[in-house]
Amino acid sequence: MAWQGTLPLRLLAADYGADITYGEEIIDHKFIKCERRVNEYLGTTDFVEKGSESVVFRTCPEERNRVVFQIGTSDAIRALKAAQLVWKDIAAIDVNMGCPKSFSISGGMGAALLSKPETIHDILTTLKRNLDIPVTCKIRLLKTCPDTVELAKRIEKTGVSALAVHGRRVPDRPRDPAKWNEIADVVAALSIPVIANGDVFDYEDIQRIKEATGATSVMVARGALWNVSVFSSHGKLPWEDVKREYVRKSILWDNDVKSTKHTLKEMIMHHSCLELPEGKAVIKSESLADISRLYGEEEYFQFVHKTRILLNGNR
Ligand SMILES: Cc1cc2nc3c(=O)[nH]c(=O)nc-3n(C[C@H](O)[C@H](O)[C@H](O)COP(=O)(O)O)c2cc1C
Repeated sequence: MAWQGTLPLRLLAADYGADITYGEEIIDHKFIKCERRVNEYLGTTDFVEKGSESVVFRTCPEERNRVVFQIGTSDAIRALKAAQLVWKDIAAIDVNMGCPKSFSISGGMGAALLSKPETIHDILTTLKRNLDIPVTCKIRLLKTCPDTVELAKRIEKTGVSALAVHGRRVPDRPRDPAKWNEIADVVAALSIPVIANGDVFDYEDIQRIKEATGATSVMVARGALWNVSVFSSHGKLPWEDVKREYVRKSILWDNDVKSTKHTLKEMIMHHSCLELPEGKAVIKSESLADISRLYGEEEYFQFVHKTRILLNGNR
């Protein structure tokens, strides 16, 4: 998820039981301007925008076998160029064909691809031919169910390893119920694994959507953002506890403070209110040091920094 699907939330999701985690969608134009750097200080592999020092994608060996790098693209060659930078550090690459946002559509990316089967074919076969890792893609429902099934079959023929289906159409709002029955039609028509997505908010919903659709795998988005312990078979933990764990992981992996703030804001908006003092303080925070003070984690913040200096020398 954009802004939120960075390393701390992915690792936390895995701690709670997620088998596979997706990075936020990264646009190929941006990614091809990055260089790969091994960050020995943190124990991560960073993809850093040349000239700006901004970390566009951070991963670590711990998630190497389960992280899916999601790309936004409208062009096979550019997508391949971007994928070639990162494929050795990830488990799979996914092409986002479901994003309805105007920046995606106007760039011919995301849901704009749904009406361009030739471009889809070009992108997926190019990635598939040239990479030694699984290639997948994520779509939304088309106007009619037969249209969705036809497109899904064309996608299957490109040789992708799995297809994620978000059970909403492009104009649908997040509050509109996801159409699990239309995902079921795609599952019935394909032989490759279909990943069902939409309206999974509790651990029990995972089984419900599997039974309703016949899908082998399930993708959770907002449910994970609001309480990432949704993946735990023991039931959800209190969100305040999960939030604290998330803050600690953000500190540990030196997450971009903007990403940490976005994620905390989403949690607070869902469980509480941004207008209350906590929400206002998160909005005002400018650094992870501010966030650690806000959540009473200064000692942990200091400990992490001192330990890094001890292990790596004072850089
Ligand atoms: C804040 C936010 C960011 C998202 N970013 C992405 C993204 O980067 N890539 C993507 O494929 N979908 C993205 N989505 C869509 C979700 O992956 C998912 O398809 C949608 O929210 C439906 O699933 P849900 O009902 O479990 O939330 C995002 C959704 C939200 C709420």
